[in-house]
Formats: sequence, C-alpha cells, structure tokens
Amino acid sequence: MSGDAVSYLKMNGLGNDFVVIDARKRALTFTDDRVRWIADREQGVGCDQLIIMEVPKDEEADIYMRIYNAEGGEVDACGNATRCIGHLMAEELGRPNVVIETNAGLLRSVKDGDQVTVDMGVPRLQWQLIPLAEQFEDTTGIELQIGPIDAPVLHTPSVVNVGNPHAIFWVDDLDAHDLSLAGPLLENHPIFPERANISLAQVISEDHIKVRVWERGAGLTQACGTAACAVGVAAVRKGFVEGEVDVELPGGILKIEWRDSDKHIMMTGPYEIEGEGELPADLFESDAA
Ligand SMILES: N[C@@H](CCC[C@H](N)C(=O)O)C(=O)O
Repeated sequence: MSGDAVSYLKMNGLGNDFVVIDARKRALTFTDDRVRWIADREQGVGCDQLIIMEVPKDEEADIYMRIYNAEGGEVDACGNATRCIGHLMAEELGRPNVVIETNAGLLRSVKDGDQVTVDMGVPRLQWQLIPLAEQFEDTTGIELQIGPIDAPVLHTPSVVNVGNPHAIFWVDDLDAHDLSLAGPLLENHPIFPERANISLAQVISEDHIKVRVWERGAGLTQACGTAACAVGVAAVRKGFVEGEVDVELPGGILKIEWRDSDKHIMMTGPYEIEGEGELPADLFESDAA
C-alpha cells in the first residue's frame, strides 16, 4: 500500500516546467511509466522534467536533486530546475546560499530577489567526455551534417558537456530552421552514444545570442539552462563573445558568464512557482508503505 496522495509543486524556469516532489520524508519509486504519466500534459500533470528532492548523501550539501526527463529516463543535470530548487531551499533554510547535490556533482546557488545564480562548474570539452563516438581534437566544430527533407542543412556543431551532452549548431537565421524536424534526428545521431540536447544558436551581437533547444528526452522546450551554459562556453571558444552573454530563449533571457579565473560557468535567471497539487495515491500503489 502506498498511503497518502503525494503532494507536488509545479514550477518553471523561463517556461521550462517541472513537477517538484519532496521525497525526503517518504521514499517513492519513479518507474519510467510513472514519470511518463506525471509528465503527460493530457493525462497527468504535464512537465518537461520531474524533479525529486531527496536527503543528500554528501554532508556538504543541503539537498539532493534527482532529475527525470518527460520520456522517463533519469539524467544528471538541469540548469533551470537547479535555480528552482535553489529558491525553495533558500526559503526553507533562511539563507541565500544553498549547496545542491546532483549526479553531476555539487552545485552552489545564491538567491537574490527573484533571481538565482548557480555555479554550474567547469565544462567538459574532451570528446570522450561529451561523449562522442569518434575522436575529435577540436570540439568547437565536429564533422556532422544533417538535412531533413526540404530543410536547410545543419552542420559542424560545437559540443560541450555541462553535466549533460549538448550540440550547438550556429545558424544565420533561427527562423529558417524547423527544429521539430531536425531535433529528433540529431538527438539520436550515432555520433552521440548517450544522445544529446540540440541547440540552434544565432549570434545577434557580442553579448546577445538567440537560441532554440530540442531537449534530449523532452523535445522542444521554452528554455534549457544547461543549453544556455553550453552555448555561452561554445561562443567564447568560437570567439563570438568574450565571457558574458545574454542567452535569449523562447521563454526569456539567461545571463551566462564563463569565468576566466577558474573556468566555472555562472548562470543567472528567474524561477517561478505556478501552483501545487496532489498525485493520486494509486500511482504509487505497489510501493512499500
Ligand atoms: N531543462 C534542463 C535540462 C534537462 C535534461 C536534459 N533534457 C538532458 O537530457 O540532458 C535544463 O534547464 O538544463
């Protein structure tokens, strides 16, 4: 028997939306089917990612954050959700600084009003760590070209791992591309053994880049925090920007700084609580009480 219904918060970071469940007092099992049901916008609650708050294993951390994509699989990083959890924990602890444990390591967040800054750590740039299926010495532009029928060719992406794999295609005009066609082909391209999050990026000026994202395991999203970080890093490596850039996503702007002193990526942006609700108890029926 599962016991009571499970409460959740609905949150988002620039429209990239999450169902957030606090499982610190009650162990819950999230099978692929359960995650897919919760994420389903018709039957369930609807979200891009399911976020579970758990007791941290690392004694330095205030909270452990587990992340599931809408399609059901667990992943290691989610920039927008990290800001949301940074806000929740800052409120709970009564201090702005929070340490969040993830599968990608410890992330430090600082809340300042309606903005949260997260130190997203040092990007991984070696081909084995992206990971790629083949050796590439320079991951600012790997050999990859794809052209869905009747669509312009996308080629030579920059690749960056910020706790999860990202490929960034630099384009002259975002509106000339239909990412809903190219996204699934590129996400599943054999060059990415763990699949990849796919971004199209258009450089507007030396401090402004417009981006659209097809997320691995979630599809088109209003925003993706880790994609914004990966774009910031790739843009510096390409010489398009110096170190700080506004990354404009369909849902709004994230400020990204790739700090010269220690090569850490700093991501700043908002969080939003949309509401709260309860998942039906029978969803967890087979769990032990
Ligand atoms: N929305 C997230 C990224 C979520 C995980 C991603 N789809 C993956 O599979 O790596 C973000 O804000 O970073």
